[in-house]
Amino acid sequence: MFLPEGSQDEIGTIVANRSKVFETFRRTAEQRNYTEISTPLVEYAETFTNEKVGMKLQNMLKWFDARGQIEVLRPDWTTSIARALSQKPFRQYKWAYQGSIFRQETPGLESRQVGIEIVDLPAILGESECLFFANDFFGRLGLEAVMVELGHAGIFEELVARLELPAGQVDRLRGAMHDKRKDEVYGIARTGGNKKIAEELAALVDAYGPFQMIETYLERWKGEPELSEKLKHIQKLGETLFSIGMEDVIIDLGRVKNLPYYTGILFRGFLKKTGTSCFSGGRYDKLYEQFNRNTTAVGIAFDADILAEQLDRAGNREKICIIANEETLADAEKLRSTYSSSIVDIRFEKPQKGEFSTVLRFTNKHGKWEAEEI
Ligand SMILES: N[C@@H](Cc1c[nH]c[nH+]1)C(=O)O
Repeated sequence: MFLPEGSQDEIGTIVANRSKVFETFRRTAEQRNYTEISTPLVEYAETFTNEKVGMKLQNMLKWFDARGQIEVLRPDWTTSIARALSQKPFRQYKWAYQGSIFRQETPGLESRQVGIEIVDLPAILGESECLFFANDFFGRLGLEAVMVELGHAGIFEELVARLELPAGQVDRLRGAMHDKRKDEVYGIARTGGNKKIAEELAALVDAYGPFQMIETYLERWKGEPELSEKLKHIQKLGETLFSIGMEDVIIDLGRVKNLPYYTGILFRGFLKKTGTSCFSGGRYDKLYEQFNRNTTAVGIAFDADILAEQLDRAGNREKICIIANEETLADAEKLRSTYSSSIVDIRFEKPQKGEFSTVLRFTNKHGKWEAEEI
């Protein structure tokens, strides 16, 4: 009644766990030499809808400002950071951010991300860093069961460019590929005038799974330097991950870009238990061209809401209640400081059963107040 559909208040554990995700993220970023960046929540729609970015206005939360310009609630961090970094010359390469994004298709409209963007570093260094960061961050959060999926936006785009398809059909084909609807992929691709490429695209629908599958495709695309080069790139990155003990790596060679700006490697993370996606990112070297900057750029955004849901209840620590009165309030506060790693609450009344693991009460013994467990 008082909130728009989808918006919600939250209390307790979920809020605490999200703060833990934010804090852990900041610590990870700081120790890996990132600089924090924040951009405004309200931006011009044009920043996201222009030709180089290509995001769809219909998916944004928007309104007109007094001069008739369309403003939006930030739908994407990567693009607004590119805008911000292009306005001044910076010497830093590694940027970290945390906060909300708003997309019409997101349930509740708002979702919270923590993420990194790496600008101007050699490709394999930036890409490995994104995934090393993920590994480090998950380790600190105590989340180990995460599967990394590698793909490459250029594989699908390279094959599609060899067909003669109008832009609208390419979008439809990308959608069918994304949903792994093989017959539809073949059907649309077949109208592009090249049966072999249509078959190749249809086969890509099934080209996901164990990392070793890359060998099969290297063999299959032996005479295709553009495609082989992309496979070798995925292979190199995967092997770097294996070398630091990240073993849960799979590939999806039929993966298509989920945001229009991706140009190269794509990564996603899935929780092994539920299959839920918990991070997404990739290379987007062309995004900075709109600001006349020729650079390399890669990044990754973690879904802070999903990660927060995975953490243990914040109340796993010992909970102590000290029952005091007006006279013993100061003593109770001093006593609290001796339990620095527990959750300690002071009450005047006895708490409900089960609320605390330990309850202490001050009693007056021969004129002296002493705390005793009850
Ligand atoms: N901005 C992307 C993630 C990303 C960060 N850097 C590159 N990609 C997203 O919201 O999915």
